[in-house]
Amino acid sequence: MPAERTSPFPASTVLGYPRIGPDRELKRALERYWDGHATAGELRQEGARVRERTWRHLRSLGLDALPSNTFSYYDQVLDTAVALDAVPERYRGPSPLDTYFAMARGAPDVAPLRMTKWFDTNYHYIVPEIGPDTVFRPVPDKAVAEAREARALGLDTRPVLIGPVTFLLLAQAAPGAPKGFHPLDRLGDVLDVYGRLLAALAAEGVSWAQLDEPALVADRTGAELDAVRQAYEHLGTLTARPGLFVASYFGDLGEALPVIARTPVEAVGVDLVRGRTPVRTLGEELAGKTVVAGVVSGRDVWRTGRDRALATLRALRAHVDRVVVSTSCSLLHVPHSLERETGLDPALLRRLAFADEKVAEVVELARLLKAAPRVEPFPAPDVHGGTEAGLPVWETRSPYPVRAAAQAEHLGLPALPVTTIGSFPQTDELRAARAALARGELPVPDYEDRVRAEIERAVRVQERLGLDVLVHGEPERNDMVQYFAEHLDGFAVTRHGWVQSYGSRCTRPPILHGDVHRPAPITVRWARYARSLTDRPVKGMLTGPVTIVAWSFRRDDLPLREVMLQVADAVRAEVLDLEAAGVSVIQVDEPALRELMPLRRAAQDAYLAWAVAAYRRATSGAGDRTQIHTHLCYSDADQIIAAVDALDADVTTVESARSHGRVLREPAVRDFGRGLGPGVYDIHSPRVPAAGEVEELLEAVLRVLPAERVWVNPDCGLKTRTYEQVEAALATMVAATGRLRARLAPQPSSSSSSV
Ligand code: MET
Ligand SMILES: [Zn+2]
Repeated sequence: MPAERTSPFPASTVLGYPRIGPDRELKRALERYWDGHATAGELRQEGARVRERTWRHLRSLGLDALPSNTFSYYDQVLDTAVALDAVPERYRGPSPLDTYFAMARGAPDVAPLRMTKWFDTNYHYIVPEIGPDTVFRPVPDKAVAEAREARALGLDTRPVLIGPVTFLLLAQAAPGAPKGFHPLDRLGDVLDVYGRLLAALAAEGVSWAQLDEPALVADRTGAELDAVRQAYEHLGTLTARPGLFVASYFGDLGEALPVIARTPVEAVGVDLVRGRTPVRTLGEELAGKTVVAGVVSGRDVWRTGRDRALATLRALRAHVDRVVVSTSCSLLHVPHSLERETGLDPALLRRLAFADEKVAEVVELARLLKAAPRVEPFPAPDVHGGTEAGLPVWETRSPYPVRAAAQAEHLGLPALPVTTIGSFPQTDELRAARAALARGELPVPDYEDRVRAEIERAVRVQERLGLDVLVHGEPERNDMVQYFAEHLDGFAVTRHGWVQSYGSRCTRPPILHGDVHRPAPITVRWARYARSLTDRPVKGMLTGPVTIVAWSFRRDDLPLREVMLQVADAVRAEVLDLEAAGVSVIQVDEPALRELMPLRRAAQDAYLAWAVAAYRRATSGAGDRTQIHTHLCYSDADQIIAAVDALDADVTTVESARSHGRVLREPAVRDFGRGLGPGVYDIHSPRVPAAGEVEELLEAVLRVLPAERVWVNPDCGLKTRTYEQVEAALATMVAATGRLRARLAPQPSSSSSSV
């Protein structure tokens, strides 16, 4: 039996740890390497330093079992693809490191692999490409090297890989794969390679390996559950392998629980923070196994309720072989440490725990569990009570046709109005001024002069190029959520609370810790200033309640919906003040609408209903002639188009150019009854679109949407671009619109349907 030759799983562990470095050392090393200012050797040295520090640090905090192979130069899913040699031919080159970065970031002649959100987190992974002809081969180099590196420091580690089922479910079919092919069809071949990877790890003397299977917490088909069974039956019966620890996280195993329980794997990880499965059920199903109990949340920044966690652990221990105290998921999703957060209110500080503090909690809980008598466990209290109250309704605006008429009269816009999504380039001068302000070297009035100068520049450019609805350019914001968090009560912002978003990119999410109030207007003076510069309409620009909540660490002592409604009230007050200041177009962005969507379908409708309610609460105070816009970044709106429709915004702008107009193929989008602006150029690339391209996209839009509802705009905000790129691209957009308008104008022999 494998269980016999496997040493017992140590008493405490974490599923993963931040890898960007406490001072974002890895971020800087990566960017130096990409910019050609550092060698591959220097980058590798920094990587080794980050890993060594992590292992030594975790051990010094008292953690028993250390993970390895959780370090990454870009992304752990990409690392697993490399471990299987699932590298599309077009990326292969002489240097493995550059092949790796070409997949992640593209190379001069090849676009990168797609990137998308990691379940319902703000982390993004690289989507592997698997075809019927992909040749898999074990490449255990990285996992083995890390284990060996730790061993040289005197530390045993547990290598972590993405498990085979999750890996294949997250992969996409390679271009040219026959219709109906899914990467999961390759399970058999992939399992063979996983087996050989595990053998290589066993040969290295590794006693446990962790296979992450977060895909098991979403709804799975019977065939997918069969794949789980097949995978772990196969891997479990291999003889040359370490102990197998299958880690689930971000929710419940649900129907996958009995499936995984019946395979020969020795340890199963369960998320006891987000999971809803009663402890007794878990205990009964997993009797005879080691249960790695995720009682310390890896997704939020709050301290763990010690008594409740301990009660859960004890109840579980009454049923199963062995209980290991752990985090609910990798700590990748929280900042490193509170140690340097000297600016936070002490009362708030006492409620917080970042990665290091969470590791200390795991260690402490393991100690308490060991000391606690093995008596009849008291049942873990049910913490998931709460009733679904009815949805509040805010129907203060007239039906869309009435509003549309009022707005047409009030705004007097031409056909195919041209606008942008809000932000204009964040120039070097502006960034320098903001940094000087933060260091206390630039007085506030001087900084504000800088902001006004940027607003003026953006407005002048838009006037000169002939846009119809102008924006002020958002120069006062470093970030569309943080800016509002800084101006609302109930939020705190950290100094060093960086969390990896993708690659070297990190964000510093605000902490929503208390009741949210807006003490004073936030954006009104900037909107007013912009208006004073031009006769054209200037669009007020706000971030919506769902997005503010989604991109913050939020309190967990109130239901999410109530937190959202509080934020909605603050946004609503800002909408009303903008309107009173004469702003007649107001955009309330919700790029994160889809993000908090529960992983299980059964919970999705209720979530969307509340998200929609929050948005309407924020926007429905506006009068009929005030035009409400919203912006969502993605185009695969299919799953949420009903919700987008229910937002009841007068105009919705979405990304479209980047995905080659895919949004236009959605029937629900064609039937969308209000203003719609599918982006006509991709802002993610520095490339200035050719006139023909923009015109073609616009023609495609006009083939499926009636011209009177079409808006012309880029895919998203322009803040990451330069003025040079933006001016050229906007000029192209305006010119293309002009040509289309001329063709739309009533002519004796033609109609709009001939476009
Ligand atoms: C991620 S969506 C961004 C919307 C915001 N108004 C901007 O233009 O930057
Ligand atoms: Zn966007």
